[in-house]
Amino acid sequence: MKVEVLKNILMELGVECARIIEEKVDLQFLALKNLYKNLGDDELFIKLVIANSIVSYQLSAKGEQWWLEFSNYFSRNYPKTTILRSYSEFLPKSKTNKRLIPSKLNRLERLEPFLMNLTLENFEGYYNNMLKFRNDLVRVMRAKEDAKTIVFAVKMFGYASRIVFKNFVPYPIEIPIPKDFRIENYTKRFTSENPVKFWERISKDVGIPPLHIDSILWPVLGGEEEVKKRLKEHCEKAELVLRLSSL
Ligand SMILES: Nc1nc2[nH]c(O)nc2c(=O)[nH]1
Repeated sequence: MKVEVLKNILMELGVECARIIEEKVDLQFLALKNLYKNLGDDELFIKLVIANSIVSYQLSAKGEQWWLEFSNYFSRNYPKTTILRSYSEFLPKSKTNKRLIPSKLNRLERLEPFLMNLTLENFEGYYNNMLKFRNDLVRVMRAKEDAKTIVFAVKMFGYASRIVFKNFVPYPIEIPIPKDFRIENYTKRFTSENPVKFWERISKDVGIPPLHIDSILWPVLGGEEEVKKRLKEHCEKAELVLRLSSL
C-alpha cells in the first residue's frame, strides 16, 4: 500500500536526513544564511525572520523566491525604525508578495509589540522550548494552534536560531505540518483526510516531527532544478527523497 511505502521511506530517512535537506538543500535556509551574514545583528535577524513568516501566505511566486527577495531586500535596507514601517515600504514594492498588503501589515502591527520585548536571551529560551514559542505566538496573533503562518513561523524561527546559536534543536513532535498548497496537494495522493491529522499520525508512526517531515517533502515538491541538484550533491539518500516526491 502507498502509505506503507511512504512510511518505510520516511523511517529510512529519519531526522538526520531532514536536517541535511534543511541546511544544505532548502533554498529558504540559504536565503536566511545570506541575510544573517549581511545584516550583522543577531536579534534583529531573528525578529525579521519571524515577521516575514507571519506574512508568508497568498504569495505571488514560489516560497523560495519570496524568501530570496526578503533576504536581498533587508541585506540592502537595514530597518532604521520599526519592522512595521520597514514592511510598509517593502511590501508595496515586492514582486513575490503583492496580495492582501493591508491585512499583512495589520498582522505585523499585532506582532511587533511582542517582538519588541524579546532579547537574544529570550530567543535562546524559546529555541529550547519551541512549543512555548508557538503557544505565545498563538496568543499574540489570536490564531489557531495549527494555523499555517504560526507553525511555519516556528519552522523558520528554528532555522534562524540554528544559524545564530550554532546548534541543532529538533522540532517538537506536537507542532503540526504547515498546511500550504504543496503539502495539501501531495496529501491528496494518499488520503482525503485533513492533512494536519494525516501527517500527525504518520509522524508518530515513523518517529519524525511533522515540521521535519515538511522539510523533507516541501523543497523537492517545488520542482526547482537547483533543489534536485543540491539534493544529489549533499544527501546520500537523494534517490529515496525523489521516490517520495513521485509516489
Ligand atoms: N509547508 C510549507 N509551506 C511553506 N510556505 C513557504 O513559503 N515555505 C514553506 C515551507 O517550508 N513549508
